[in-house]
Amino acid sequence: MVHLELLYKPAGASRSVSDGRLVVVSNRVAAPSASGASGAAGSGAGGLAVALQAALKARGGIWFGWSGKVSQDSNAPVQERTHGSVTYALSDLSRRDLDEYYHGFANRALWPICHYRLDLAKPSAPDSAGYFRVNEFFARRLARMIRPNDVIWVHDYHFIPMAAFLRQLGCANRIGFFLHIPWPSPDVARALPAYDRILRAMSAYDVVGFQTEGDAENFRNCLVQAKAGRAGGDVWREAYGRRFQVDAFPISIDAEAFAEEARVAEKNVLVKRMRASLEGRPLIIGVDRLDYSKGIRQRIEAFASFLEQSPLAAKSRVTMLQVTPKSRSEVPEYAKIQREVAEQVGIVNGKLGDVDWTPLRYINKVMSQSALAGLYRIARVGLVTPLRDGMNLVAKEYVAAQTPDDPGVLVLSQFAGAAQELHSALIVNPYDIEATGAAIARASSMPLAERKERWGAMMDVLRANSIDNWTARFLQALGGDAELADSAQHAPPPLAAGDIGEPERWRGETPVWKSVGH
Ligand SMILES: O=P(O)(O)OC[C@H]1O[C@H](O[C@H]2O[C@H](CO)[C@@H](O)[C@H](O)[C@H]2O)[C@H](O)[C@@H](O)[C@@H]1O
Ligand SMILES: O=c1ccn([C@@H]2O[C@H](COP(=O)(O)OP(=O)(O)O)[C@@H](O)[C@H]2O)c(=O)[nH]1
Repeated sequence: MVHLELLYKPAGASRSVSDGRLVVVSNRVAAPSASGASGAAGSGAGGLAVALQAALKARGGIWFGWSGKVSQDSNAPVQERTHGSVTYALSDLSRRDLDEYYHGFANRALWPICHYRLDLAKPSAPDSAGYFRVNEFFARRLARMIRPNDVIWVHDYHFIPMAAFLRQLGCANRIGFFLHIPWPSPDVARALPAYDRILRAMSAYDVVGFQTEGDAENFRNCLVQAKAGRAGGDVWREAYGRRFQVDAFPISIDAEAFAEEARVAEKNVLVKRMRASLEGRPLIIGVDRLDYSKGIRQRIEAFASFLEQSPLAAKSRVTMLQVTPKSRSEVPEYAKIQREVAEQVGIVNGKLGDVDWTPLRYINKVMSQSALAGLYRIARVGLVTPLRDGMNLVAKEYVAAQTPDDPGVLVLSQFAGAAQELHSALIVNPYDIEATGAAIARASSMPLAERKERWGAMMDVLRANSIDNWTARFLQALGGDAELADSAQHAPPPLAAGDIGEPERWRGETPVWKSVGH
């Protein structure tokens, strides 16, 4: 295999890695529709999409990933669409690939284990094989598109082995990885199928980013326990023959823009309808994908406990709105939680409701960010009580959407990444139903001065770490000029055959780079 660096060593020592294009890789891609309208392939476009679009536009680049579609022909060419300086490059997946890679390994092994739900993990050999196969498939397609100075930023658990496969193809570019979900402690992480391959694969990046310092430290400890890594400073690690950075980069939102969205949304028709239907009753809001990690069942129990325990609740006929779009419905554990929550909502409303009062309004529709912003703003309490969550942007959005003169109160799980930053929320243990119910009661009757103080402190945090900061910090770590001088040293020889599995096919293969003639 020809080492890329030999072919593409920057001509001048002063040439910056940051001159290159940005290549973003993620399973979901917020690609504009053919007509040019902004959107996302199969998911709601939130602040993350906006931030990545902005970074891509600023330096030009590619957003690469799954099209959101299943196709009979898994060899259909990459669908490329260019808007200004950004090219969206999407690939369909076959039904089998999608089932093994996304529904299977990603969402029945990686997701539950990283969210500490070993009881829900369903590892399977075909799913593991499918996961690595699909990563290899995407890597080979991506390799044809990248140029030597490009900086590659891979997102999330779907694509952990991407850099390792790219390295095997001779790619010496700077490649960063950001994990949006938690990384568990070594005792739990060891339950991951293909654990050793996963650790090796993560070591093929130049920067490995996590949501919180706790996640980053867990990962560093995994390397130590696997006798794979040694510290080379606070954030530097050496493992499997490579030197790379392991750090926390807490994701955020554009709080000012979201606050403006919420102000404007007071006129949103849906928000007006909601407000009118409340007839002056206080509103509590929860917004989550229908996922067992979000603690929706425990939250509903806590709300019921609040209604039963608090004289204020019964008197004021508080209403809780739970906005819960269905998610990953083809995965059996998700189908189960969907049935369970629907049943639970019926039981609570049947028991506690009245002819003119439905305590819990439960909606499976996807709502626009604008409507959500308006709904957050009119809610006295925001309930964000996941059992485990990488960050939870809803917590941050709820805070940003509040009216400064009369803000609502955030009740936040200690197990959300956001709790590491939003200390002025009412922090709860979501497993403790009564305590969470009591926190809802406290939030509902909190005096204005305390609400303002808590809200102000949280807004300061959000202003200090905006989504643009997050993008800039990660990209600086990945390709900042300060790193440039020794970037060649960071570009290691490709991992040895066997490190990532099924290496035979790579041996002696003409590097894809040569054939595209950059
Ligand atoms: O793509 P889906 O399978 O439909 O799932 C939606 C996304 O869920 C996860 O979100 C995570 O990222 C958020 C932003 O960093 C974070 O706040 C949250 O805690 C995480 O759960 C998943 O990680 C994404 O890849 C999915 O697209
Ligand atoms: O009907 C909905 C429900 C949620 N969201 C958005 O989806 C994101 C959820 O992100 P979060 O980090 O809270 O959790 P995730 O679903 O990524 O695990 C937030 O930006 C929400 O505003 C949305 O646009 N419409």
